[in-house]
Amino acid sequence: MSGKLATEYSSWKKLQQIYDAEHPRLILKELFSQDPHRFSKFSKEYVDPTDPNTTFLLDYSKNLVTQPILDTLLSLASEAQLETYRDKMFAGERINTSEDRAVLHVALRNFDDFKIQENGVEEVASVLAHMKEFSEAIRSGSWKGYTGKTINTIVNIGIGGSDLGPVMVTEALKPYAKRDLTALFVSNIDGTHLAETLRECDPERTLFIIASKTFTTQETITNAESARAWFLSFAKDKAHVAKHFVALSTNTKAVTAFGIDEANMFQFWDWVGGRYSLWSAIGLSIALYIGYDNFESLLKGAHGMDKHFKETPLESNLPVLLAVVGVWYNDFYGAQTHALLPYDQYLHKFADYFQQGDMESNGKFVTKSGERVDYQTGPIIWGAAGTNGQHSFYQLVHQGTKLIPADFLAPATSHNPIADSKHHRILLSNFFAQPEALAFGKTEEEVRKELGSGASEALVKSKVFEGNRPSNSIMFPLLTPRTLGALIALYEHKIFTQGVIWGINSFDQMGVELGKVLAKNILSQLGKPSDVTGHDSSTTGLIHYYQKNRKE
Ligand SMILES: O=P(O)(O)OC[C@H]1O[C@@H](O)[C@@H](O)[C@@H](O)[C@@H]1O
Repeated sequence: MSGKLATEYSSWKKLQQIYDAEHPRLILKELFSQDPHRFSKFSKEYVDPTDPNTTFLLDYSKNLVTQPILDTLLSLASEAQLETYRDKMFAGERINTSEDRAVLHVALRNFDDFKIQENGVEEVASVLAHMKEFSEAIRSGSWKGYTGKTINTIVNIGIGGSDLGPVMVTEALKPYAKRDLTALFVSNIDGTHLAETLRECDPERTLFIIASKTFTTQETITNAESARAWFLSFAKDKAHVAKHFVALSTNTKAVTAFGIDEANMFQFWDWVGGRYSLWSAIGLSIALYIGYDNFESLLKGAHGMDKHFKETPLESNLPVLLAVVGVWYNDFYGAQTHALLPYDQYLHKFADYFQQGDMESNGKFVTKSGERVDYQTGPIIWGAAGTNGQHSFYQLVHQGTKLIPADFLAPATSHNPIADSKHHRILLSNFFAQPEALAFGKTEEEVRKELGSGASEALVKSKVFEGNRPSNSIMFPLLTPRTLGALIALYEHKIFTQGVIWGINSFDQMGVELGKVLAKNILSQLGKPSDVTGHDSSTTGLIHYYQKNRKE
């Protein structure tokens, strides 16, 4: 890192001046009427550099930007040395400085294209081969459980990055799934999550996948131990564990200590961050559910985006464009959040996934060199699948007092064209209408005309849409494994770019530690009221209430 605060860059200062002088005049309605070519200037079709059939359209014309603003935002990225840091990442340099680690999820989907040097990179292909062999054995039925039956249910036990990616992708790529194999996920330490999941499992036909990079995460290890106890209450003999438990981890010692055979362990490496790990062995549940070839297509789609990010000039680089426009709202307009709104039921976990991807990466108040930032960093990420959100929170997005930049995503073709694609046409009409309504609104004059002369002033005012609310739209032909890979990598590199601009380390997660330590201490004090020491009166009072009211 240059060690600079983002506010010290000359382009940041220039952006502040532009914002102060121009933002009242940045009106989407006017920008569009002044320039009939605005859409063609501010939209780009992505064509995967490794596969011309993988494409999508990014329309960023409904943003509160002009070409000079965009140019200045791109200068900001250059001034922050984005290209240098991008190249450092691909070269395997230890850009995760606080943990002294390389950041190489790109190496997991590289297929020998970029030359990347780091311990473990040479093992990627053999782990993929192991995943292929194992997933084929399960899917074909040649792998048998302890009573000789085939596996019909897989249960991934993991949390955070060892859960969210597999959950999101298995949901997104359901049309490619082997429907006689059920994929279930247990993440929460709440015993309800495991208990309710086990109710759906037949111990003779269930495979447990214990997914944990560190293999020390309290939730995952506790859930795994209870799942093993449940399994052994039927199977009786510990020797049967080998047929029903596999592990995905970097920690061989802890995996074998748990009782899982090293042969049933799928390795990855410390240069794979948890929230960037679905491309690694952590994706085993994906490979099992949709088949290895589809999993490989997912990786290849991400690789295409890696190549685009690495080789495309900043002004045409899609993750960079998304990133800098996001910085414009986050740091100059004061937007607090960013909504991800996929108009595709299969993507209903997309926002959940990027809540971790973005917020754990960029939710930081110190720079890499340890200075407190004097500007906003990562936005709050949220969202839901359309059209459900429209009947819930869109009221505030349209007429609330907050600016909520949003990304709308949709496929041109549905995997489920029921009723002659009537559903899909209705869905898409909403996908087109919402960004239009947000951008252009409805004037008081239009409302008056519509309501006629007898309407009260209050009613008129309540029906006005001020508009000028920005969004990006992303449209792709069909949600395929390859397209999904490209879209996930698009957002990963957006997050990377923003992190570089803000000067933070997007690849550690110190903020999750304090709560873990306090919980461990409290766990040891839950026995009796006199054990509860060292807390404020609120925390003590809460624990005492629990101790008085529990029935165990
Ligand atoms: O994969 P393991 O090691 O169990 O970690 C699971 C999750 O733990 C959390 O505390 C975070 O640090 C996440 O980044 C991580 O994905």
